[in-house]
Amino acid sequence: MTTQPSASAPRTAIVTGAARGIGRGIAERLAADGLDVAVSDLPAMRTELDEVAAAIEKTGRRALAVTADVTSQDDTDALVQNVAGHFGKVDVYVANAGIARVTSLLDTSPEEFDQIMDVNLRGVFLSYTAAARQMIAQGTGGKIIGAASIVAYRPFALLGPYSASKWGVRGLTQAAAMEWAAHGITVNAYCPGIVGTAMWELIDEKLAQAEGLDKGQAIKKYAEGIALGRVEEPADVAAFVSYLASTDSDYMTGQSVMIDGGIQFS
Ligand SMILES: NC(=O)C1=CN([C@@H]2O[C@H](COP(=O)(O)OP(=O)(O)OC[C@H]3O[C@@H](n4cnc5c(N)ncnc54)[C@H](O)[C@@H]3O)[C@@H](O)[C@H]2O)C=CC1
Ligand SMILES: CC(=O)C(C)=O
Repeated sequence: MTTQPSASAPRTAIVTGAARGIGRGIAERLAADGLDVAVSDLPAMRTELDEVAAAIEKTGRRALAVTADVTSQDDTDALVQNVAGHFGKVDVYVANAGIARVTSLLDTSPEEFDQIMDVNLRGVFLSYTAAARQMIAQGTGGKIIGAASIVAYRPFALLGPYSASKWGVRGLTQAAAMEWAAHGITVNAYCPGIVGTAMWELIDEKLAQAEGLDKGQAIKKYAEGIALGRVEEPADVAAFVSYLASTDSDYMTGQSVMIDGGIQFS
């Protein structure tokens, strides 16, 4: 006989790519919201991941650090099973892990294209489906949330393959929302703008090289297009994901929403 999770137990979340940057910000925000949080990242990020879990536990919430490569179905399935076994259920899954490559379409090899798609799109597909199978088995509904980007609406120069992967996340989010609505699962994505993380350090370096600028000048140039006048912080994204993970967003599904300080208007 399957034991159904208790409705009064704390809500639980899984966040991938949580060893640093936006993922860490989301994990810490969800813990502050009162959820028990499993943080996941690549094995190479084990030390940082353990630090995030320790920081969450200091706040009085339960935390679990699990290494997983989101491009592997064995890993994403094991992640969900491990967390469901440990916490008793999975209520929220944030498919945040992603990589960026700065490259023109003509300079992108098929292998490099596949690598970007593997992490950013296949990884989200494997994450969404692993989470949905668990939530459907639980019979509790749930919140599945993905990392898209403003470039899922309009590409940035030299981020073509990356933009295509994020357009894919928008499409997958819509399809998943349609398929799983009957199970009480909502599926939405967040579309940040220019967030000051390791990812943008890399983008700045490569764009600066391509445009003959000094390090730090490319991000400064792009930041001039932000209406609110400052680069985004992981906490800005996390505040919106907190809403998507909460019951306040129960009537919202299939949306990929820009949270970018006003780079693009919709
Ligand atoms: N930084 C930005 O300006 C923006 C970021 N995003 C998206 O937000 C998400 C988080 O971005 P950041 O925190 O800025 O990036 P980041 O590079 O600082 O962190 C990404 C994390 O994902 C992990 N990761 C990479 N490949 C993985 C894999 N195969 N399996 C598991 N984990 C893996 C990395 O180890 C890292 O800890 C990404 O999906 C990114 O595309 C979207 C829009 C803007
Ligand atoms: C990395 C990324 O998605 C942007 C918009 O900069």
